[in-house]
Amino acid sequence: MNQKPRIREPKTLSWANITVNIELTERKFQSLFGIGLPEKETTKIILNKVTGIAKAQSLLAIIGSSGSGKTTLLNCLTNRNLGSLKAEGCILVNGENIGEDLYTISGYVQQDDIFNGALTVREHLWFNMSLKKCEHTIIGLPGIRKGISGGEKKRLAFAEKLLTKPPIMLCDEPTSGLDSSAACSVIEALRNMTNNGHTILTTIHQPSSEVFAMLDEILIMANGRVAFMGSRNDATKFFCGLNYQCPQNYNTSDFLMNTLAIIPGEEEESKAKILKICNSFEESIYFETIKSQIQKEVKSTIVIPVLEMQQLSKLTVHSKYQVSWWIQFQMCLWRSQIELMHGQLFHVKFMYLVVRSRFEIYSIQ
Ligand SMILES: Nc1ncnc2c1ncn2[C@@H]1O[C@H](COP(=O)(O)OP(=O)(O)OP(=O)(O)O)[C@@H](O)[C@H]1O
Repeated sequence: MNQKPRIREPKTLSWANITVNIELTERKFQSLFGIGLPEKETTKIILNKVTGIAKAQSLLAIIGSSGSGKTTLLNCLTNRNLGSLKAEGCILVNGENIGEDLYTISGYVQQDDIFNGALTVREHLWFNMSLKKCEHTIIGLPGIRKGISGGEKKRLAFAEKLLTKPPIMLCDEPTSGLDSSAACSVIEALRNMTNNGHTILTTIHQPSSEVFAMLDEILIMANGRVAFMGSRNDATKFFCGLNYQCPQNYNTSDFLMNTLAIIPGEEEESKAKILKICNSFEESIYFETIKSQIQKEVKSTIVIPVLEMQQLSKLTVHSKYQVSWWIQFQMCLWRSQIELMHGQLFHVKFMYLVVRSRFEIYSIQ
């Protein structure tokens, strides 16, 4: 971890008109058994023409209330976990549509990045490569075996992804479940990564005032649309211009989240308010700036809105591992052995194997 390899070619990630839908089937009528009744197909729009840019060697924080579409946006940008969602839009790296090659240049730390709780940190990382930090501590299993802390787990997830030195890193909710100081140290770590050439996109559900003060560029999502994108100071100016002035001594991010929240019982009014704010943003100078930044990146003379729509969900998913199946098999075998050795019931399992083997030998004789 002391070594800080620089990324040789920093990358700017930009996206335009990302739209995601899902077809839902609803029964028209309710019945006791629900059989043979006509069904109604409805389309739910999850992301609606989302456009933005994460500049090379910078940290972009995507904030928004629960269900606003943050994770879906990251999934689209990495073409992962889309399942039955229909996604379209345009994704560019340094102004070029690189399609499936995005896998090779990006790392995605997901919200529930899964660790094998029975391994030590060293073994876990050696599974990918090797690393030194807290190397002999067991990672742990929540409620079963105490291991490294939540903050350390999050940093380990980054460290694992960083081993392959991806120029673009996407992190989903890296600060969730952490106290304010641990959350700040995670954001500080992400900012440091930008100094080494990484371009970082991270979602943050509801940043504390300390975390919010550390963010330079923010993208605020609301009900599947972009409510604002730009600097923190410009966000305050934009919302003030719409008569949403944050009271003094109030956390700005809380104020913005409350302004854009869908309040239970007032769904229609809340959605109408969000619609107005998002439309105002699309007509603002801030959105013009974003569009011209993307346009500057584009290598051709084609203007963004007429760039060919890329059917994201049709891309084939490549194996994320860059080694042959034989190496993968050996590594999995090694991991299973270690798991067995570290497992709490190792002695029981071992005795069972010995007894069973002896029993089988006797029965053959
Ligand atoms: N596969 C799916 N099928 C149906 N609805 C979906 C699907 N994926 C996402 N959604 C809906 O899309 C909306 C956005 O979800 P998403 O997970 O992107 O929100 P989020 O902003 O990341 O929320 P959180 O902060 O709670 O993680 C939610 O209303 C969610 O229920």
